[in-house]
Amino acid sequence: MIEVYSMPEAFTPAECDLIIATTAKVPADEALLVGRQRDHNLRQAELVWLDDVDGMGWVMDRLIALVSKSNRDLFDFDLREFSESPQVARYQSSNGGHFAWHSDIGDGVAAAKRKLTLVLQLSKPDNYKGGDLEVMPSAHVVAANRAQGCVTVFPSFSLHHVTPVTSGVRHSLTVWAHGPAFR
Ligand SMILES: O=C(O)CCC(=O)C(=O)O
Ligand SMILES: [Fe+2]
Repeated sequence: MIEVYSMPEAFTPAECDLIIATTAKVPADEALLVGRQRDHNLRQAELVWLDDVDGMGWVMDRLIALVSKSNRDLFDFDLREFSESPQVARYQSSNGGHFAWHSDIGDGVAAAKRKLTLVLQLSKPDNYKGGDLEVMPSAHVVAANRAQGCVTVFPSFSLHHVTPVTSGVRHSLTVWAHGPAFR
């Protein structure tokens, strides 16, 4: 059973570079975790919320279409809304960028309703070392395709992590689709 959905070339390299350049103009927040606490042992990254950035509406349109396609093709979850802004994350080797093993389903009002997680690889794979997104849908680990523009979609309850970036900088974009609790 395939539990991680991969769409290579979902965005072009030029589109990814444009998203990085446009979001880079906005001041970034340090990553706040579920519960709004900083824990650099768990995650070290800087975040920009796409809804705060002008001219990025086309990105959300594309993300919605990609989530819908993955849900039709594979998951068949009951999805109702996108309750949270997509976030662009910057993981830098210079400050130990990483994200330890976690599930995206949290205690917050929106985080509790997360059902699918979509991650878009914004950076060229040669621009950084480490920084691998790995998902554990069952007893084995699945490494996400690092290609720029590739989209990976998985159930938000699946454990996943981003290994430490050991050189360079990795950018990613994450968005969640929400719906009623699993039953
Ligand atoms: O940057 C990534 O590849 C994953 C980000 C992530 O797991 C999250 O935002 O919850
Ligand atoms: Fe996550």
